[in-house]
Amino acid sequence: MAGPLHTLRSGQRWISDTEPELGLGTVVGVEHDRVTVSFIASGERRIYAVGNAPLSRVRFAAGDRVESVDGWSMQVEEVEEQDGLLVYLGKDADGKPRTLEEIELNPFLQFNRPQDRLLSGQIDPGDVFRLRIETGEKLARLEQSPVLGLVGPRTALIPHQLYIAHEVASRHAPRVLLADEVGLGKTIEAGLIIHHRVLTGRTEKVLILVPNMLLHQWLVEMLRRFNLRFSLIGEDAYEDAAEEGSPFKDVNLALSSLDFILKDPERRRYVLDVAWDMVVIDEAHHLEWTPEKPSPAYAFVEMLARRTPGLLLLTATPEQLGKLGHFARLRLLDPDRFFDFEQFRQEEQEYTALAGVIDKLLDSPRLDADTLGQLQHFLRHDRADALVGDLNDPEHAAAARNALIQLLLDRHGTGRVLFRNTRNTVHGFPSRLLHGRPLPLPEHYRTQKASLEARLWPESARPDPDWWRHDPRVHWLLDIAQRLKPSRSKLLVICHRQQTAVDLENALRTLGGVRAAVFHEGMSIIARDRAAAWFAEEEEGAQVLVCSEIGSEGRNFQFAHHLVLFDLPLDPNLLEQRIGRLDRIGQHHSIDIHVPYFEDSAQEILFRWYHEGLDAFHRPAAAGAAVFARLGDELRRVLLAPDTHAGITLIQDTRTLAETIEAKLHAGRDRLLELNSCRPEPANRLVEAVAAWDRDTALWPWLEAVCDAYGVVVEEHSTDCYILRPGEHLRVPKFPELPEDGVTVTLSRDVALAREDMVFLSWEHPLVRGAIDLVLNGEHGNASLGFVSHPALASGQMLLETFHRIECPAPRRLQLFRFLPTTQLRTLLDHRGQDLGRIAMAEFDERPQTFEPANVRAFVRSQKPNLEKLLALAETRAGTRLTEIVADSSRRMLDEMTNELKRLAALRSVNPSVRQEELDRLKDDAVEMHGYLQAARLRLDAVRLLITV
Ligand SMILES: Nc1ncnc2c1ncn2[C@@H]1O[C@H](COP(=O)(O)OP(=O)(O)OP(=O)(O)O)[C@@H](O)[C@H]1O
Repeated sequence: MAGPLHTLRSGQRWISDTEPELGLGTVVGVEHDRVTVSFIASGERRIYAVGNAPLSRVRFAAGDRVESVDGWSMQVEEVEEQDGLLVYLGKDADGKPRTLEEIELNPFLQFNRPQDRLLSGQIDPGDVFRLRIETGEKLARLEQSPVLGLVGPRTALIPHQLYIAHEVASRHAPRVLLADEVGLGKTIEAGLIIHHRVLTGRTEKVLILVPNMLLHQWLVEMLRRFNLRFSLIGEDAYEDAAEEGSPFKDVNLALSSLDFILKDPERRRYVLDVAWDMVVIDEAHHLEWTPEKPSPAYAFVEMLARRTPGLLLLTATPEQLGKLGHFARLRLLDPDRFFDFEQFRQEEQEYTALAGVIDKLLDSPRLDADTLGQLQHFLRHDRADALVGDLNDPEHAAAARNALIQLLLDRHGTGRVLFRNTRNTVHGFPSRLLHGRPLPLPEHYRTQKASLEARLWPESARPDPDWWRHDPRVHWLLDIAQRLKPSRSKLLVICHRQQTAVDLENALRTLGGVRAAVFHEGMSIIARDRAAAWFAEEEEGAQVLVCSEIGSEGRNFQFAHHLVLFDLPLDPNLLEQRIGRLDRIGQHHSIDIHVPYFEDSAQEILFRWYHEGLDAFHRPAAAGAAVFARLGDELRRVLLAPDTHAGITLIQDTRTLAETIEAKLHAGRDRLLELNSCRPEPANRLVEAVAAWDRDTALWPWLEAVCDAYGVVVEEHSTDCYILRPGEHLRVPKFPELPEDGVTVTLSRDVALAREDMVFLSWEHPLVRGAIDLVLNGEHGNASLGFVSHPALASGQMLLETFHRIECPAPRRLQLFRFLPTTQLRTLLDHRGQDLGRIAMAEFDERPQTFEPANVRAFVRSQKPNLEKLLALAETRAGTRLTEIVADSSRRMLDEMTNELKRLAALRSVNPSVRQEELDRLKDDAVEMHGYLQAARLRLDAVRLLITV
C-alpha cells in the first residue's frame, strides 16, 4: 500500500501508520513540502512534512473487494493510474462492470486485517499475539466439550440434575415434565437447561411463567446462578410498555405470572403473538383439566404449548389433582402419545410387569422364556422383531438391549417426557425429627356441630379477632420461639389460612416481643420479598416467619431448620410442600418439625393419620396422593365426627393401603422413573467432566494476560479470589461485563456457592466469553514481529508464521460448531517459502527485543513483495487443509444426522410420539448444514514475522 511521497496529489488516499484508527485519509493539499490529509471517518485533519510523513498509500490490487462511498462494493480486476490517481476496474455484487476512482472510496474503510497491519508496520507485542492464538485454542476446546453449557452455572455438581439437563437440553425440542420430589432442584434443572440452550444458541426466546409469589425468587435465581438476565413483566413493565404495544415482543428472556397474563385478553394475545423457543411453567399442578372443561389457565397453556417447540413443566406433586391431572400435563407435552386417558390408565396397570422386563434386560445376558414372552407381548405392535432377534447376536446384543429398554420406557412408560427423582434415589438428605405436641382442647373451641374447617382450623370459625390471646397453641409457639432465641435459630411457621398468619405475627410481637415477619398471598410481591429477605438476614433479621399455606409454595427457606406446622392441611401433597420449604438441597441440619394439636379432636386424628397411617412427616409419602384419592372421603367423615375407634380403623386401613400402593409403585412406576430419570454412570461421567473444567488451571493465567493486555487492573483478594477494575488506560471503551467500580470474582465453585457476593468465573461466564470475543474479534495482537532461536535454524533468517481461521457463518440454532469447531490453521514458512510447520510455536526460544517502529516499517516495506508472495503461499497451504477439514466435518455431520434420523425413523415406526415434523426438520438441517459447510472460507486471523537470532 505504501507509495512514494514525491508523487503526492490531492485526491489520493493514504493511511497514517502511526494512527491507523483515523481511517482512510484523503490528501486535500500539498504546499511547501507540507501535505494536508483529511480523515473523514474520524473528523480529523493532519498536516505532515512531506519528507518524513508516516503515511502509506492505499492501493488495492486485483482480487480485493472495495467499497464506494455510496455503499456499493466491487471486486477489483484491474488498477489503472491517471494523473497520479488510481482508478479501480471490476465487477459489483450483481456482476455488473464498475469503475471506482480512489477519491470515491468509502472513508470508513478499516485497515485492521493482519496483513494490512503487518505490511504497514503496525506491530503488536509478542505476548499479545500469543494470547490471541491461545484464546482460539481454548475456545475450540470448550466448543467440543460434552458438558458445554453446564460448566458456568453457580450450582453444586449434583448427578441427577446434570443428567437431566444434559439429556433434555440436547434434544431437538425439549418437552418434559420435571417432577422431582419437593426441593430436589427442579428450578435448577430448568435453569441448567435454559443456560445450555441459550449458550449454544439453540434457544433464544424464553418465557417463564410462575406463580406471583415466586417471581422474584426466579428472577434472582436465574441471574445469580445462571447469569441469565430475565425481564420481569408484571403490572409495572406492562404499564410502561403499554403505549408502545406488547411488552413481550422485544425481550428474549421474559418472566411473568400466569395470573397476570390471564387477567386480560390483550395480554394473552401479546404472549401468543411471540414466537417463543421455550416456555417454562412452574408449579404446573395448578393447571386444572377435564376433557369436558379445561380451566382457562390450562386452555391458555395448551395454546401456547402447541405453538412453542420447547416446553418445561415443573411440579413436585404431579398427581396433586389426581391421575387425570397428571395425564393432562403429559398431554400438553406430547398430545400424540398421550391422547387417551383410559389407555394411559391401562398402561399404568402394566408398569410392574414392564419394570420387571426392563430389570431382566439390564441384569441378565440371556432372557428366560417367560421374560421373552412378556417382552414380545409388550412389543406386539411395535415391529421390533429385528431388535429382539439381535439379543442373541453377541455383536449386536448390547446395542439391542439398550434400544429395547429405551423403546419400552418411551412407548409403554412415560420415558421421554417425565423425569422424577426422589429422596430414595438421591441420597444425602438430613433426617426429619417430629415433635408432636398434644394440647388440651379449650372449652371455647368445643362445639358439636362444627364444620370441618372449624374443627381443623378452629380460629377461623370464631368472630373473636383476639382469638390468639386464648389459644394454647399460640402460647406454646411463643415458648418455642423464646427457647430458640439464644441459639439464634430461625423458625418457620406455616398455617393454613392467611388471616391466621397475620394474627400470629401480631401475637408473637405483642405477647412476646418476638421479631416476626409475615408472608401470605394477599401481600404485594415487594412486601413478600422484603419479609423473606428480613427472615433470611443472619444478624439483624427476623427470628420467625409466619407463612400461609400457598404463600410459601416453592420458596427456599433451608437456612432454617425448625418448622412449626401450626395446623395441618387436608392434603398430603400440601403437607409435603410445607416440609419441602426446609427439606431442600442445601439443608445442613436435621429438620425439627413441631406440630401442636388438640387432644381428642379432629386435629389429633389428622395428625395421627399423617404420622401413623402415611408416615408423612418423616419422608415424602409416595402413596399419599393415591391413598388420599381413595380414602379422602372416609377421612373427612371421621374428622367431622371424631371417634377414637373409627379413627384407629381408618389409620390402620390407611397404613395397609399405603404399604400396598408403595410396594406396587416401587416395583412399577417408580422403578421406571428411576431407570429413566437418572442413570448413575453417565450422570457421574458428567459430574467428572464438569469437575475437570473446574480443575483446569489455565483460566486464571489466561484472564490475567487479557486483563494486562486490555488495561484491566487485577488485585488479589484471597485464595482463588480477585478484584477486577477498569484501569486508567483501558484499551476498549468498555470491558465486557466489568462494572465501573469493579467486581470481585472467584474461580472456585465452592467459594462461589458459599459467597454469593462474588462472581463465579468460568469459561462460560459472560465476562470471560466477552473477553474471548474481544481478543479474537479485535485487531489487537493480529500482527507481530518476534526474534527467536531454534537449534534447527541458522540465525539471520526471516520466517512468516500465519494463523488462518475457518469462517463458516450459519444460523446458531444449527450449532455447526459441533462439526466444525473454531479451528486455527498454522503455517510456518521460511523466506523461500519452505514449509517449517513441523516446528511448533512452543519450540521457539523467544528473545524479546525492543525495536524502533520506524525501522520496522522500513524493513517491512523493503520485504513487501516477498512477504506478499509468502502470504499468498500460506493461504494456498491452509486452503488445502481447509478442503480436507470441510470434507471430514461434512462426513461426520452426515454420519451423525443419518444415525439420528435412522433412530427416530425406527422409533416412529413403533412410537407415534415421534413426530414426522421432527424427522423432516432433521433432514432439512442436514441439507442446510452441508450447504453452509461447503461455503466455509479462510480468513487470515494473525500473522507474525520471525527473525532468527
Ligand atoms: N445444584 C445445586 N447447587 C446449589 N443449590 C442447589 C442446587 N440444586 C438445588 N439447590 C438449592 O436447593 C433449593 C431447592 O432447589 P429448587 O428450588 O430448584 O427445588 P425445586 O425442586 O424447584 O423445589 P420445589 O419443589 O419447592 O419447587 C434451592 O434453594 C436451590 O437453590
